[in-house]
Amino acid sequence: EPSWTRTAAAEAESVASISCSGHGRAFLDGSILDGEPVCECNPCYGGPHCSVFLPECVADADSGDPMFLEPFWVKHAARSTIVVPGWHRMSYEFNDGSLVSKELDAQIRRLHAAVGNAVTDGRFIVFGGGATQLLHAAVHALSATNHPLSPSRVVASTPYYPVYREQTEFFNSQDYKFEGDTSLYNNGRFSQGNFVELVTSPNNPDGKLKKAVLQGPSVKTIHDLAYYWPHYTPVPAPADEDLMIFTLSKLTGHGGSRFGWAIIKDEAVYQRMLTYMTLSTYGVPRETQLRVLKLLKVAIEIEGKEMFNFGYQTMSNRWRKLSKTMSKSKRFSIQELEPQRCSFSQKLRKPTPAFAWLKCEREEDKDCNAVLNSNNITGRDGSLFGAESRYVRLSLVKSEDDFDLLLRRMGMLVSREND
Ligand SMILES: C=C(NCc1c(COP(=O)(O)O)cnc(C)c1O)C(=O)O
Repeated sequence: EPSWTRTAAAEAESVASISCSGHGRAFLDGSILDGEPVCECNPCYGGPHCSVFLPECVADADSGDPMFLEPFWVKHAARSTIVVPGWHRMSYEFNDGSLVSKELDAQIRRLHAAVGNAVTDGRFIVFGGGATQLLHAAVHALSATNHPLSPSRVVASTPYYPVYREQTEFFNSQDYKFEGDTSLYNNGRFSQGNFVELVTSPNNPDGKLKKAVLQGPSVKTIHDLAYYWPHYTPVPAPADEDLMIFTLSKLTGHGGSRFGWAIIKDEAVYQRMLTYMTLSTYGVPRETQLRVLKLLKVAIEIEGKEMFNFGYQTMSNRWRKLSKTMSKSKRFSIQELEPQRCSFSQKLRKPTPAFAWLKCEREEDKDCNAVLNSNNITGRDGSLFGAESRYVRLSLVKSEDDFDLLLRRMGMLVSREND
């Protein structure tokens, strides 16, 4: 019988059949040339089919754009593809008047139970447009009840994810102010006033598992657990904090889907975050929630939880290769992280973090990114993280092409150290 999805399926298969030489991809919404969507090439590849390597191209290790998981989704195309009818959930609300899919809420709880990386029983869950939106929703929610003369002092331990400072300063509210590094406050001095401490574990940029530094009745914490997955770290135990934020970006690699979730203990904080979501975007798009449900089913229902094995194997291989290259260097060093018992894999595992936190050891190399730029590499300057420019963050989560080029260029730089 006539099937109304046949055209959609044919369009998806047709664009997927455009090869781009394995160094790019064509998309249904890509620009059209000669009636076909064009190949969008990985950095440093060009030509109509991405078959031409551009030798002088910069190895860009700046962004934590998690493309390393794309091959997994290409392999599982049949299980991870959805068809979105033109009439799919047009209403502003679900039948119960809410803005969240109850099925997706349940699937997220099943995900954390399967991985064992977070407690969700008795907790509330809010969806957001990425962890980025939820971070601000959380700072707002934890500061909304402050006395006007006692704004929240938002702090994080150096080195910290730059968006914490940039976002808090951008929204510029009388309820909170970004006050920098926790070390300024954790020995009792200036410890009066309300504090909101942002704790990132594993940390961006250095991959360390971290705990809150400040204690006390006027301290509230936001645990940003974007990287608390087996791809990047051993999972010693389920996180059990007052407010935990996760993102699809670092779990499945879908940074472009703009989906994150917060797990919240306190109902009043949950209600304030819900109000934030209602008044800022009126929830997360329904198409996104449908797609995320599909992706999270694949994440834990494929035998052996293959996505996590793919993620860990990829990051572990990249760390093995990078560590081998850097072990020959006296000019550069990268962070050393201790193995820990992982409750997910039931093994002792070394961390395989999303980023290398590279240090230029020579006294004169105060601008480490400039040293890398001299060999056509660029990372993210350490000063953006509240650290010195002697440090550079190198992204290890981009495509295989990106990582291969970064490794090759770092190898050349290290081999020339004694020239
Ligand atoms: C993409 C990068 N960071 C994403 C990120 C985010 C943002 O995740 P989104 O859900 O993609 O908005 C939140 N928290 C931490 C600690 C992060 O590292 C980056 O650092 O390059």
